[in-house]
Amino acid sequence: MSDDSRPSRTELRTAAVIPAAGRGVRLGPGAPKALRALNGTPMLIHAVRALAASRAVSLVVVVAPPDGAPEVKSLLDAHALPDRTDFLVVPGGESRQESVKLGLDALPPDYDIVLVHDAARPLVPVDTVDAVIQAVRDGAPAVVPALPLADTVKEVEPATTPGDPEPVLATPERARLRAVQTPQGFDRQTLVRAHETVTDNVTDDASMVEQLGERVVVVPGHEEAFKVTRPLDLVLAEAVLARRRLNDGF
Ligand SMILES: Nc1ccn([C@@H]2O[C@H](COP(=O)(O)OP(=O)(O)OP(=O)(O)O)[C@@H](O)[C@H]2O)c(=O)n1
Ligand SMILES: C[C@](O)(CO)[C@H](O)COP(=O)(O)O
Repeated sequence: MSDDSRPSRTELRTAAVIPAAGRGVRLGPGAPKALRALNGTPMLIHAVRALAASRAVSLVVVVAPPDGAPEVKSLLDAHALPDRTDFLVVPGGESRQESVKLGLDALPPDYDIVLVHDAARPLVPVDTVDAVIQAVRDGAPAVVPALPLADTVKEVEPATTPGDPEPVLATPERARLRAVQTPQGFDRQTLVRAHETVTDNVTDDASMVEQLGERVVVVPGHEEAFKVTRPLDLVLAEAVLARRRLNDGF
């Protein structure tokens, strides 16, 4: 503890919320996406291990499919996970945003930094997790890992009939764009306020904090933190795992 008995920035405790309640419609028919296997191990277990690999993360809250909390609890019990980390499982909601809010509601009081990490990004390296935590400890209320884009991006007028040509409205300057990943890291109070205040449907937590007018910063993301969204992403994820096994020499 620092002299005035408040925790210093490095003593702030970090919890991770892992929304895992999605169906995975874009991945095609099958079990809920987080429960599907990557090299024989459920994607969710890979994601939980990736976050628990950070020594700073002492609690992981998994947000399970709405009727799947008992199954997810059994899954966590059946897999080796670090002893130093506590785990909680809560049922999720209809949207990612709702699921994250349910995870936040389950957090015990003594956590000051919260990471929100998609179960669908199972292979994020621990260095990326630690870089996000460090940036929050250094004082940023919201931190997003992100990568520059490889493709040029066009803003279009979306077609009303699928398959119709779409008029291009603009070409944003690519050098100023970033593709954002998770874990996104937050000062807990800021994230809770964002979830209490913002009612629009958004696709990431940081954009809710942007709507509060708070500072959001980007740190370097990692290629291996990609999101498993479509079937080809499963092929890539298994290839990354195979390369890791080769590099680890077993
Ligand atoms: N109601 C929901 C919807 C999504 N998620 C989680 O949010 C993360 C990112 O969402 P995405 O990859 O879009 O997953 P899905 O919503 O499952 O995918 P899809 O849109 O293809 O159904 C995933 O870990 C997913 O489980 C969630 O917890 N609760
Ligand atoms: C949070 C996220 O992973 C950042 O890229 C992404 O926005 C989730 O979006 P999705 O529509 O749930 O795939």
